[in-house]
Amino acid sequence: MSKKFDFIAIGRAAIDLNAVEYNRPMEETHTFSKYVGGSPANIAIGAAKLGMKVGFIGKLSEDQHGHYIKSYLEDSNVDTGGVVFDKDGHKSGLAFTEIRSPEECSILMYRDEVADLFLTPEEVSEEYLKNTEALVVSGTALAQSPSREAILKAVALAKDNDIKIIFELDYRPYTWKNPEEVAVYYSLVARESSVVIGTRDEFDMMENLKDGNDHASADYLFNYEPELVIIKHGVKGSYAFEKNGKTHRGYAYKSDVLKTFGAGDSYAAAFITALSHGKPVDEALKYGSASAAIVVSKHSSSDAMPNLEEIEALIEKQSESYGK
Ligand SMILES: Nc1ncnc2c1ncn2[C@@H]1O[C@H](COP(=O)(O)OP(=O)(O)O)[C@@H](O)[C@H]1O
Ligand SMILES: O=C(O)C[C@@H](O)[C@H](O)C(=O)COP(=O)(O)O
Repeated sequence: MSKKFDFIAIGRAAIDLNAVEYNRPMEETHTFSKYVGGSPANIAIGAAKLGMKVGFIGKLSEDQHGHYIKSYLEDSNVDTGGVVFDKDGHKSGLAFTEIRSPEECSILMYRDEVADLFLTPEEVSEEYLKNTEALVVSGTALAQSPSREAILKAVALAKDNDIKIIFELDYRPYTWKNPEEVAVYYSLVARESSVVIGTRDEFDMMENLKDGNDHASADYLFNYEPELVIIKHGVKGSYAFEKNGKTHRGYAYKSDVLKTFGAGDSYAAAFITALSHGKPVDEALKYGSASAAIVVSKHSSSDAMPNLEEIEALIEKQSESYGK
């Protein structure tokens, strides 16, 4: 019998405040639009829009922002059975985005003492996790205790219950103390995961080196649990390495780019969905890339997530020029 959820995502759900005025620095931006944000929340919302059955585990502020995030997740068909509210006054994170040009974007994070990093191990329920085929772990949730321990508990429960772990490295510098800690905790979880997804820079953080090699990173992880390693290179595309030795290249689709953020989350949402629908890895890379190409042309990361028809139409439309 199939389980209630295709995957449960664990980590932060927060607020994005995206610059309404483009092509200017933050100092000259006066208006921002509010969206739900946070990489694992974006991935959950994107996959739910593609028809996946998705749940969420995370901690929100007990205030208007937290209530807004919870209802937006619910309206997006993401189950919030694993969501709790912070009783100690910690606030949900804010991410202000700056769009200087389509290529030059940055994010200013307000994440001091942020509610999502106060998720405790007691708040991760085995009963809830047992309902899922897979667990999507966001690396940022390993940055601080008690969230770190909550994630390690979820990972251990996933192992006990035969739940596949998909690790999205999702490195955000703001909340980490030093690179050594990143390398320790990223390696620990990556070794236990079936699928590891990240940018080249994020794999370098995990390996605590500079300018690492994709093949070497994948081969190292294949000594442990991983069966599939995805390494992303921005507009240059991405590579998928399978434990059986196969390598696939994913290419970016042409897009009328508005901003760069949101690419990774939309890519992960569609890639995971395609794999879960039984598509071969090279096809799944197309779904991920097409989804990202759509989201970078739009204003938000969560609200802008495409549906299956939009993704498939783009793949079809650019089939001749793909990879050229
Ligand atoms: N400017 C762009 N135009 C079209 N697709 C893009 C663009 N930037 C990224 N992508 C797609 O999104 C994927 C993930 O982007 P990347 O920047 O590597 O990840 P992240 O957003 O996590 O840093 C890429 O592999 C590519 O397919
Ligand atoms: O992850 C966050 O906390 C911020 C996101 O909500 C924001 O939309 C973003 O940066 C997404 O970018 P991506 O990780 O490159 O997809």
